[in-house]
Amino acid sequence: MVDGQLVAELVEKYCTTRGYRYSYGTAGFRDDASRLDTVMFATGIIACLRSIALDGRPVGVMITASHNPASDNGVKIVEPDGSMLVQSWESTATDLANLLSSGSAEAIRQKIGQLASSGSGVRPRLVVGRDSRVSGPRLLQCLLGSASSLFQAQIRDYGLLTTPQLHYPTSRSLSMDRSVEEEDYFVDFSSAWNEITRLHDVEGLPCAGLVVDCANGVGGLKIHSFIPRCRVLSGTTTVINDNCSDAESLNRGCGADFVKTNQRLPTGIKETDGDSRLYCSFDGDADRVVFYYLNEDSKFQLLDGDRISALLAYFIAQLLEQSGLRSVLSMGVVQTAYANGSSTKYLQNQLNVPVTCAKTGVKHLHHEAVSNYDVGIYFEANGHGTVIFSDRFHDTVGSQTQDSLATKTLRLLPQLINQTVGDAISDMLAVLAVLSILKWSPSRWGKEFTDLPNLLNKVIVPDRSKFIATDQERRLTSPAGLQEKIDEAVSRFRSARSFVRASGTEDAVRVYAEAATQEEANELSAVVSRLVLESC
Ligand SMILES: CC(=O)N[C@H]1[C@@H](OP(=O)(O)O)O[C@H](CO)[C@@H](O)[C@@H]1O
Ligand SMILES: [Mg+2]
Repeated sequence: MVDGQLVAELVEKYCTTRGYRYSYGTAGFRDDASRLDTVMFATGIIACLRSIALDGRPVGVMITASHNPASDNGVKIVEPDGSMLVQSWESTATDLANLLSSGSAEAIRQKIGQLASSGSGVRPRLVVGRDSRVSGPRLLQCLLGSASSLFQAQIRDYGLLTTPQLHYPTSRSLSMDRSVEEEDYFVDFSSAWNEITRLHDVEGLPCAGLVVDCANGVGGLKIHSFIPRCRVLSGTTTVINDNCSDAESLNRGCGADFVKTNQRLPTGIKETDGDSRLYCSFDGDADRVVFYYLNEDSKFQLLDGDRISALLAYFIAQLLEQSGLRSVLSMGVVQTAYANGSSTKYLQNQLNVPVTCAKTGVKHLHHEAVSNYDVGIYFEANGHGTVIFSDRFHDTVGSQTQDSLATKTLRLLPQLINQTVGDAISDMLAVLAVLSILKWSPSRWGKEFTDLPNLLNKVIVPDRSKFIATDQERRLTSPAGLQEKIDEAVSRFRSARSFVRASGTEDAVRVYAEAATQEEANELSAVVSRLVLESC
């Protein structure tokens, strides 16, 4: 029985944002931090109910707004196996947040009573972490306001963590006979790195050094604890933009999103630095990474998520071939519509690897990868992704009698590459290991294919919910007639493709255009953006 008086008091205290509409979107709830207290209170309830529905297994809650500005924040719920909250619960989360926002005390009391009664007897368990945003501690209190006071949940607060670090204890808590510590994460991934590089006698990187841009986010804090444990890297790595105590500098002029969107170097690196180092940028919560280098003319060259997919597919296909398993185990790549057309062609035509297109948001890519392949490689173009190895992969590779270098390497890869979620640190290690083993310089990696020139534009419209997409978000069904006009525009450009979809994380419509030349891509983007505005 839920105490109506207590509910009323808690709602009064914690749900101060009223009359605002929330939506559990591509990456959970995300908004200006000042508007999130109600959502955090709702999330405490939903996370507890999810844990109760799963017999008290630990559910993760990560407080972050990733690459968004420092004044934003957000929250996402993680399943006990480390994957994202099951989609069927997203609408429950949205409905509850909006009910709390409505402020109607009796309806709230009834709803919470109804939801809470379903789990009588089971004590929920939560695993909580947050990025470096200043609003994090305050929002955590709103979460605890419902999780502790209403559900007496057992809560392990890990404090500052990267998003993938939060997924780690969430998914390991049950399989360990002791509590999972942050140290376990560091030990696991650094050991895998040390083992695979020793196996291949790697004594140096195939470039003059590594520079890691941490977006002034929580990754900056963690990388300093991590790199000293890694052979080869400890002497060759420079960390920049690692000041996560300067709240305002988070993602400002730096980080994976800035580098990918603006196609330029972050603050702290100058083109005149021109050298043969490899650079990479994490985003604010260190779950995505993009790489880049300066070519012989000191010009910026991006190696994004499509390139990471291509590199890993090339390498793993080679290992499967060498182990005689290429026809035994299935391997495929999952991309979104934002993948550069050249990368799709390269994978299909050069590497003979099947490619599937999924809707934007890693939860969709993850699902496709797990459902379709023994080795499912997925990356969004912006650098968010990982490689998932199936049980069949583990059984088959584990039972190989001949213990070749390729087979040993295949066994180590699932330890090096985070198996629950995209992870900037783990993905960085995977890329560095592959480049080192292949002895590929950054420019050699970049030569595998040439990107089609492209442009990603944002258009602000009065109501983005009018833009309804189908076919993995490559075509619009609404507003009526707009898709036909886009098709007509695309047909006027060479090697062109363009699509429009409403963003799930920002109040905007995104327009993607690619074509044979940058001028044509820019022009196509302008034409389609105009069509979008005209349709409103
Ligand atoms: C084009 C693009 O980069 N979209 C991003 C962005 O989603 P939107 O729904 O497009 O706003 O944020 C998501 C969450 O971080 C990320 O998964 C996705 O790739
Ligand atoms: Mg992120």
